Amino acid sequence: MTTIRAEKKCVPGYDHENLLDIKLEKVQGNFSVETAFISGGAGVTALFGHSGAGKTSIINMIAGLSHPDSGHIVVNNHCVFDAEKGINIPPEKRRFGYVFQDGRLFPHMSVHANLLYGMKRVKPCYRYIKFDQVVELLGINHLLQRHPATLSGGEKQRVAIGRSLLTSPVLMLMDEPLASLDAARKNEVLPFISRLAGEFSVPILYVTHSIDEILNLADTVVFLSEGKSLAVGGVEEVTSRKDFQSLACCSFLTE
Ligand SMILES: Nc1ncnc2c1ncn2[C@@H]1O[C@H](COP(=O)(O)OP(=O)(O)OP(=O)(O)O)[C@@H](O)[C@H]1O
Repeated sequence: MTTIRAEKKCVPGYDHENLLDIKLEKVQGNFSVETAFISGGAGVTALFGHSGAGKTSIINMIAGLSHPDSGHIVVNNHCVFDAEKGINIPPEKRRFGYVFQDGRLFPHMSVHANLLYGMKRVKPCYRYIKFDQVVELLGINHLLQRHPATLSGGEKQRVAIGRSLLTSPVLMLMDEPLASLDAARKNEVLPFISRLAGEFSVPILYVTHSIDEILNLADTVVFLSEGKSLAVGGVEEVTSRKDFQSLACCSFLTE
């Protein structure tokens, strides 16, 4: 399997040559993941592919929620998984934030308590993101005393992003965080996501099958098909490929 490499882009404090060095092989039922890419990873790296291309399988392996058969996962020169070397850091020790499609807030806790939940579990020496900064960036100050059941879909996702960010992650993983929102709510949340990578310098690996989200958010695109990474590079470079365009055209029809 050949590893494909994206051009580098700088993030202060990070090794931008190899911010994300991913090689994964896994057979699950009739489906095989065989992907290998290296990305500077600064800003938002979008994992793009049609439904069933293997996006969630890949992000779950990176998060440590499922186990690759072989390969390695290296983030900012820190290896969290290497099958050959027997390295497999458990998910809670990888220091990756994960935002799911449906937010998964704790329903019995206020927004304030949800936000503090992850933060309290991080050693103070690792905390580089402050509560007030996150609340301001996401515009959720007026929601702090409310409970998730009283929030709109867009508000829930902003709180879910805040909760994840407050764990001061070295990488944010987002699996179609806008998929459950209508167009108006998507447009409400999108600008917050694009500000995250810039204001906190936290790299984001963002799963999507939406061309709009790629054009609005992505700095780098990893183009997947049938479990394989076909291309990695800047938005213009990848979206101008013929195979990407024929797939994106079909995605428009199914969105
Ligand atoms: N645990 C599993 N066992 C067997 N097959 C699986 C398992 N998990 C996923 N698959 C299969 O792997 C393929 C890729 O699934 P995956 O959810 O990673 O795709 P995806 O690109 O995220 O799709 P979507 O955009 O629809 O969420 C699918 O064919 C799915 O049925």
